[in-house]
Amino acid sequence: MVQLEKLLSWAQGQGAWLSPSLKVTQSPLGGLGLLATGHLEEDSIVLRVPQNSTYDIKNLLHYAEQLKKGRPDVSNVFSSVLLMILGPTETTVIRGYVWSFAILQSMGVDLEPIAPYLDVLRTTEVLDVDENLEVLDSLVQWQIMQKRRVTLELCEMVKAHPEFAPHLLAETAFRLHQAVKSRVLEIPHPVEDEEYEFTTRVTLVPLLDFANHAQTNNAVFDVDRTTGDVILRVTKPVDAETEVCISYSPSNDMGLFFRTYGFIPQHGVYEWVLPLFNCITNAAKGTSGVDYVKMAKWLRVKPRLVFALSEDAVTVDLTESRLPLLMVPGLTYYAGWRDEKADIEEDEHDIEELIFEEENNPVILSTETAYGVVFEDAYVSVPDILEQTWEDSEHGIRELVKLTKPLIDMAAKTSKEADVTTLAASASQHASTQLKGYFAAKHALLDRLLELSTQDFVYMIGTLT
Ligand SMILES: C[S@@+](CC[C@H](N)C(=O)[O-])C[C@H]1O[C@@H](n2cnc3c(N)ncnc32)[C@H](O)[C@@H]1O
Repeated sequence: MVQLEKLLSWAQGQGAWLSPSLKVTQSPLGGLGLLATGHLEEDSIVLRVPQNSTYDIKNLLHYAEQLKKGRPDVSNVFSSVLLMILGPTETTVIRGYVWSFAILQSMGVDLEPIAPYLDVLRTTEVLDVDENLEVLDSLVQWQIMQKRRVTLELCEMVKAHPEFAPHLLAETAFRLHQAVKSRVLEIPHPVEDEEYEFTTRVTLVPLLDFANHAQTNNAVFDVDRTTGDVILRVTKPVDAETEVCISYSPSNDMGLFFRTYGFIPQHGVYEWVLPLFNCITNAAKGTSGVDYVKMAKWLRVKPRLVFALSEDAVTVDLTESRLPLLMVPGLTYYAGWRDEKADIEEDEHDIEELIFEEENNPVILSTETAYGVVFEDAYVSVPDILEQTWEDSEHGIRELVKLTKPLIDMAAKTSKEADVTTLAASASQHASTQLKGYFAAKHALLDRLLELSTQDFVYMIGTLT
């Protein structure tokens, strides 16, 4: 746990200003957050951090140059660590500086001006994983790959510089990597002499980085053009006892969010990729061995769901996923389309391309006719499919949605069962606390989803257009 008082007085010493109507405190969203203690007017500025107290690459380079003066040992740490970064990006270079600071601090170098902030990074909660875990959850799988990559980077560094080994353990290295990733912001910088143009720099902004994410945010960060300070500005009136949140990203792709920031937001509208799509769809439709992944491509159905998570409900929006189309009775995948070139309207070259895309395209094929899908022995036209199957289309849609419910239930149950296996496998690992937290959040979501009755479910979904 970070020593908050110490951190706040350090930040003030660095010239930062926090409105007296705002405090850093425990947040129901996770860890610490910024809470309004009094009413905040729309457009008011509630936090300021001078630009030279933020950590972008330029400022870090400057700080490192000062530390290096007359100290070849310090210089050696920075150059060795920064040189070893695989595929450097602004974020990983910042992380390289942070690793260097951690090594230097452990070697006994005085890092007074940055030490309290290093403590924040060191104590940031991150989702750690056992690299050897066999796991179905695609986000945790991704996290394992990520950890392997970071560990490899550290190993290469330690191989070249064994003297660093005792000063940066693998666990700390990964924690710092994740902490930087989850806390950096893209801060805009005006382009000189251009009134409306700006560039962005990936930056760690102490204090401002206590702002949690909300899709319906009530504040934004910006740069004050007159002073250059990074500021937090409230965008609507905020009542006392309300958390002040920014939006880290407008995307509703849960995977993208997780990969970029390392967590799943508690509320908002997010997409969930259905696990074991083929196997679950076959089970839900009482078929066996039908290639629903390929059918989904032809029918332009994404094998994922859009959830709206609020404090007391989970709703599913099927209008975007078009998943119910797959539930039309009598549709099946038809592998023979490739041999019927004479019956197909596309030219030879386009057919070759379609065959390639059917195998390799992650989601969608683009012809009007779904050649890989047949209904009563005839090829299916995507725009006509509902009319061909259901006379009264609104009724038809509702029926399809009802048929989709078991598929969603099975996907939720399968996903949970697979996670239980993962948790059992990782039970003895010290790293399982955050993993448990991740699965607990995911299961709360899946449980709430499973509780919905078909009636409510159909009502909530509305119509498919
Ligand atoms: C920039 S930090 C925000 C401050 C952080 N809560 C702390 O304790 O220092 C980002 C981290 O806060 C948490 N977080 C932020 N917004 C969240 C949200 N909407 N839902 C869940 N966790 C959130 C996540 O753990 C994320 O990695």
